[in-house]
Amino acid sequence: MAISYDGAAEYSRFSVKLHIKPLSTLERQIFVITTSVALIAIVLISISVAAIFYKQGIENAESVLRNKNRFIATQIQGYVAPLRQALEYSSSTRSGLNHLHHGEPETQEQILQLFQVLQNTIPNINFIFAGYADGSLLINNYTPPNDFDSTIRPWYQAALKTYPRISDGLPYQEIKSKEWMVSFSKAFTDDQQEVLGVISIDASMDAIMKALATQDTRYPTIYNFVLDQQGMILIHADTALPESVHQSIATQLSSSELSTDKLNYRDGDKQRLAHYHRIDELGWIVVTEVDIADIRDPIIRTIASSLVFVILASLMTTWLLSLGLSRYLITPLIKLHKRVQEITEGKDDTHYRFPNNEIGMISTAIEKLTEKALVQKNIELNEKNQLLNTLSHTDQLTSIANRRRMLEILNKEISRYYRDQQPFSVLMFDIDYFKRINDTFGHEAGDQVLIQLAQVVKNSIRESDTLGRWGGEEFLLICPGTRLKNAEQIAEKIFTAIHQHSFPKKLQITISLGLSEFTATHSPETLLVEIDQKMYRAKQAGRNRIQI
Ligand SMILES: Nc1nc2c(ncn2[C@@H]2O[C@H](COP(=O)(O)OP(=O)(O)OP(=O)(O)O)[C@@H](O)[C@H]2O)c(=O)[nH]1
Repeated sequence: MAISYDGAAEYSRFSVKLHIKPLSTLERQIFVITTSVALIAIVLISISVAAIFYKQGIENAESVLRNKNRFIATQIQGYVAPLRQALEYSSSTRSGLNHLHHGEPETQEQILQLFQVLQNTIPNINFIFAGYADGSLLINNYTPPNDFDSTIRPWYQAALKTYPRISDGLPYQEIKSKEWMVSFSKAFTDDQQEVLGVISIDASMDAIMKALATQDTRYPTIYNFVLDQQGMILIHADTALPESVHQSIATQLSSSELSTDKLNYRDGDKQRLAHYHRIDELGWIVVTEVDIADIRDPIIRTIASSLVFVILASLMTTWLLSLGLSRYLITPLIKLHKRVQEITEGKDDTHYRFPNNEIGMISTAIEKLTEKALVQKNIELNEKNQLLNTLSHTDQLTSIANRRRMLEILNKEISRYYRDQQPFSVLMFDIDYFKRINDTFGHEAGDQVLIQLAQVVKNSIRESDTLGRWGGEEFLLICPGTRLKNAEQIAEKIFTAIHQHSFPKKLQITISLGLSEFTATHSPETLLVEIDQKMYRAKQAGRNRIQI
């Protein structure tokens, strides 16, 4: 992205230009593959993570609920255990009390003393008292009214109902102090199993209320309460519980014999999860319930944040993967493509560094291969050019220089003449009666004569001299650094060589030759015309001769 400041127009105006590099085909394909893989991975991971989190979250919440419920039940049991022991003890013969004689002052004193001791030992006891079948009441620091009748009191009735067990814990509110109390009572009999009376203990429910009121920071809707065997709410913290709660719990509890279990029920528009623990000796059922939304919402929040993290991590991975692949795979390939293009276009100025991996190795190999192929092509081209050059300057039949080449050499020698003042001479000769040879022995034989004559002449001249075929049976010889006199000698040498050579069909070959030394008065054309005329004169003069 490039940000440019358009200061000339307005100080406050900025123009932002986005330069997004178009993706290459390979980059697009890799991006599509990695993104698809990432998306599939995200979906699969999301489902798994969500399932694991949800299961674990529900299990955790259930375990919290179960432990809390058990803890409260244990606290209640621990609280009432000494009270119950005190009841058992004081109503049994182990106490040494003889309740048959409860009317006698001495026995009354013994009973009240024991009550006092128990009250002192167990501070939770608010009141401990005994009621007798005759309606009398024995209690410390209290004088009952004259018309008081123990046998009609609820605690007395409750004990009779559950005899020989201790009565179920009976909560009630103290009229004066408004304090919540719980009452336990136990009936005792004489030897004939006749009920003699009931001992009852009243204790403050403060500790139980406190245990029930414990909250949990993780699950704010956790609520504890105590039900009786019929599913009626006995004790709960100060908030009112709707009737529907115990109705639905009661239905489920009556169908379960388990001492502890979980419950699921609806409370209006809310779904609740609960754990219960039966305390049989008290006839109580401790219930700990929670609003399921209280469990589900944090789990869903955790799942959502985990998913956001997973999605971000996956997209980050995809991005990094694309970046890595781009750097080590695509970019070298794009560079290689560019490099090969450059090489084939003949540009060789850019050099790329390829990565140190298989792609890099392939890239280097391809680059070398392309270069090698190009070098090879250049060599072949040079060879062909050379061949073309040779062919364009060579006479095909005799393999000596052709007319074009001879003209080039002539011009070169003329230049050298003017530049270095180097003399040179030119000789032109023509085979005598060559037509006859063709006519008599055929064209093939004529060709052989031309080939052999070219060789014979070539062998008798210097390396620096150039022999060329001027056309038909005419030859031209250019001799650099040669004055006319020397040229004459060369001509004679040629004559001797031709004369000595045995041509096919025992042919006696002769030539007519004209020669000149180049002078400043000559042009290439006038020189050639001059020699041609000399050669013509030699022919005219009877052939087989040199015309100077
Ligand atoms: N075999 C062969 N014959 C050629 C070639 N080029 C030209 N000729 C022949 O050379 C002959 C030249 O004939 P003329 O120009 O009449 O000359 P001449 O027969 O040599 O007679 P003078 O030059 O007057 O002695 C012609 O018959 C051409 O066809 C060639 O490459 N091969």
